[in-house]
Amino acid sequence: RSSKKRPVYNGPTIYPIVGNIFEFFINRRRFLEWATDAASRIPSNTFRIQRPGVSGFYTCNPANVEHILRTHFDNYPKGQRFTYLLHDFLGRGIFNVDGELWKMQRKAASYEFKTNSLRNFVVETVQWEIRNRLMPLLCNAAQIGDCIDLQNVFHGFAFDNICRVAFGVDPLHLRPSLSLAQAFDDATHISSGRFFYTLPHLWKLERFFNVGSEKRLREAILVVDEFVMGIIRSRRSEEEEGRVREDLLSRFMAAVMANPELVIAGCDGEGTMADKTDVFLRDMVVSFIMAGRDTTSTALTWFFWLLSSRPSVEEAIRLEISQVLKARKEEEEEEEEEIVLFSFEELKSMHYLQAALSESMRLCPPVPVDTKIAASDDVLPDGNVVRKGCFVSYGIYSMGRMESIWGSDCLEFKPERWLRNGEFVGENPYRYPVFQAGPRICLGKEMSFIQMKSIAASIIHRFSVTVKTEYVPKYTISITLRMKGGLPVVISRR
Ligand code: HEM
Repeated sequence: RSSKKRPVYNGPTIYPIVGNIFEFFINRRRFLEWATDAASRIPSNTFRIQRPGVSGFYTCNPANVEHILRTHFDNYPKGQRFTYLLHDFLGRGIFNVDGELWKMQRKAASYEFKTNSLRNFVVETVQWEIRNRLMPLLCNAAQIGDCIDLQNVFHGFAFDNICRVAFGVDPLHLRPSLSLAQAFDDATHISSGRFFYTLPHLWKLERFFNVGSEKRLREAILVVDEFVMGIIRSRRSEEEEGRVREDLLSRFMAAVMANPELVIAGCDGEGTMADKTDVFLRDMVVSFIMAGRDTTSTALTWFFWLLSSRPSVEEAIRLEISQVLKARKEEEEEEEEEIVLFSFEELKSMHYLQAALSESMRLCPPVPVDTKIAASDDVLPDGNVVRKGCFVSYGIYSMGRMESIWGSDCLEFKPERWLRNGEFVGENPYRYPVFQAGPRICLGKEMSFIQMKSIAASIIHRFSVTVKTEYVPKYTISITLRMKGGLPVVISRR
């Protein structure tokens, strides 16, 4: 048949009333592959998704992404549907609000995130965690020789680390530590699972009757609230005694004291101003824990899996680390330490490692899809007409695999594509929106690279990580791209 007669593919077929619900349902467990395949077959890299009550676009087109994230930012908030689904858990924290309330929190948090004192505090916290938790755990695993789940290790590390950064406390030293980590896990996954119901409102019935996953969600939120509110209360008494801390909670407390209008806008329930302040602080801090917890651990898990099939990349990272250590020795004549920790400047100089991590997140981004809602009718740069209330999702995972963006070798893991004369060169964030882009770009990008580079460099320098050769990981559909069943590895000392 002549190619002229072949029908043009415009994405999954949309039927009256049901839309493409059947295709969506059949592919719900492999949503990312399905969406990537559909988008890559359309010249605009954008297709329509329609289910009863929900309609919108899935796009992998950088011009569309820039349109919604920057040039028409005000027309594409997260929207009520998103914020409503996560409200029970995140309240009105920065991650879950739009408009003025978001702007105020963003301003206060951005200021704190730019300070050198916070950066130093983060570096110290990560170093403490590596020395006292990660290295002993991995040394022990290497001695015993058993298989361990590396995702679980990173997950625990990230949770402890973000709790120390957020509250200055070590959750392992607190009695309810295990149930707290589990509660955060349940609250995150059950809340985000609300997005993936084939019948979008079914979860409300479960919530109404307090059964199934919604019952577990309620219990999990109670555990989180009890923990966070307890810390806020004890922090108040500390402050009265004049003790000053460096963590996020103290910084946010100071910001809220200086700007009471933040609380007035952020908490409209009953209660005294002090109660409202506590609830608002709880929401702010929980948003940060949620944003900073799963993301870095997920990124590191996929990174080590990709690395396991690329000995040449691992060797290049080792070479870079040994150069950094050599420069250190020349300067300070330091003796070889059992546990090697890296300063901020040293981490900054590791261009190849930065490239390898960025490349790994291109193929396996910690946040695979992000969604905005159109506040009014609009036309996307590729000509698609968006009606008020429709969603526009941009596929971060799919964009990393688009030939139109990365060329014919888009499926290959090649850190070199990020290097020019040995120096790391970042990509346009609308072609690589792994940390989002525009006014709402991730606030923890620098913090996450400090954490990921420190951990990766410390492990690669000291250990060999072996993944079973035949292991083909799958992902779970959630806000983050978690590896289903974890990453089983054997650790050995080098
Ligand atoms: C590899 C690690 C990370 C990745 C890939 C990442 C990615 C993202 C993405 C895609 C968003 C946008 C989400 C949305 O609006 O729906 C975001 C927002 C955010 N991230 Fe990260 N993140 C990472 C680590 C962190 C860390 C360590 C923190 C700090 C604790 C953090 C704090 C935030 C905050 C506060 C926001 C909300 C910003 C706003 O709405 O103005 N992130 N991040």
